[in-house]
Amino acid sequence: MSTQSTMNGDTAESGYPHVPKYFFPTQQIPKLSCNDPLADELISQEKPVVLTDTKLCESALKWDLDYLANNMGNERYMVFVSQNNRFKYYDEAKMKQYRINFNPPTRRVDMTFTEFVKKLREWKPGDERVYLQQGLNNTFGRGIVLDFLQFNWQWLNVQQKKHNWGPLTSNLLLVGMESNITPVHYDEQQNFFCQLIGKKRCILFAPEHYERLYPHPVYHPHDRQSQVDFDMPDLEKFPGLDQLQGWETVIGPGEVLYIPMYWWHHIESLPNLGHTVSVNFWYKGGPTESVEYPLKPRQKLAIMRNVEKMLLEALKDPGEVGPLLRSLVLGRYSGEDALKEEGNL
Ligand SMILES: O=C(O)CCC(=O)C(=O)O
Ligand SMILES: [Fe+2]
Repeated sequence: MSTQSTMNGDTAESGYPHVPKYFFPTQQIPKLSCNDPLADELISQEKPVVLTDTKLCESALKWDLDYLANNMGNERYMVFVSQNNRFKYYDEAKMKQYRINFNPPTRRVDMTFTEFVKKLREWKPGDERVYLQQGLNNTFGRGIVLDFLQFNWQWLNVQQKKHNWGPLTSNLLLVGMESNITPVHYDEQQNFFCQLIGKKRCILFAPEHYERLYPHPVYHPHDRQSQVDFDMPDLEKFPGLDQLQGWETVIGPGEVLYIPMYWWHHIESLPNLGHTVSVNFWYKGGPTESVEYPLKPRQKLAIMRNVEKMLLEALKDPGEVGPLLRSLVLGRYSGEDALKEEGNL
């Protein structure tokens, strides 16, 4: 699965063999000690940074497949099954809520960890791929719970206070096969993304790139996911892709990537390096800061989401949202000179 660099050319080299090349340029995300004042500054400014020495999940660096199989317990966990190496998230509730034509790109199959490991170990080209994505909870075995209690909560609590974040909402455990890809999307939470086993390449885009990544409408099961396929970018349909610029890094065991709220991210387990295990820490954003103008791109993004949601609530039918927005804008706000003519700009 290789892709050509089709635009702009200078895609940053990841330095790893067989890693797909995409069509946009990237810069490296800085890797810093958590004691470096610059790291704090970046987090305060909601910019991504890789922290190399937080010791956040030291007790979980031993969470390989055998350890997890022996310690997770016998519950069934959420596993996504895909015909290819892409695992594009979809919201099951939105799928039921609006009866729109939607073919889920993956299937969710709940299985025991032992069943999952068997599928992963016996996988051969042509087979369906699997990706376990399960929130940590108290049904997990005692060994896992004890490791969890030893996470560096002190450091986390200091961060949460310092950056004025809301509460921790969940920890997602991700166990994936090499080459699995989570396509580009954004989340509405702050994320300390902690790598435990194997390596992941993470490509991020600032919220300023909202329009250039063409998110699905908010009512759609793929809400918060980009419509753009990085392997086959359609420049005619999505002309803004031309201006896309990203940040990237490869993280390994013990490293923590801060993924700021509303930052787009694409995450791939590196090819040929075995399976990966990660755990994230999702925090609610802080209370709305005093509003200063001009608004930040991520504040505008939140406004756009709200307008879309309100329209849908009022109209009830997702099919009516687009036409209403078009008649609101076309010939009124669509011409570049619409406001200039009135002498307002
Ligand atoms: O690691 C992955 O595949 C996806 C993780 C992710 O999107 C997240 O933690 O928000
Ligand atoms: Fe995410």
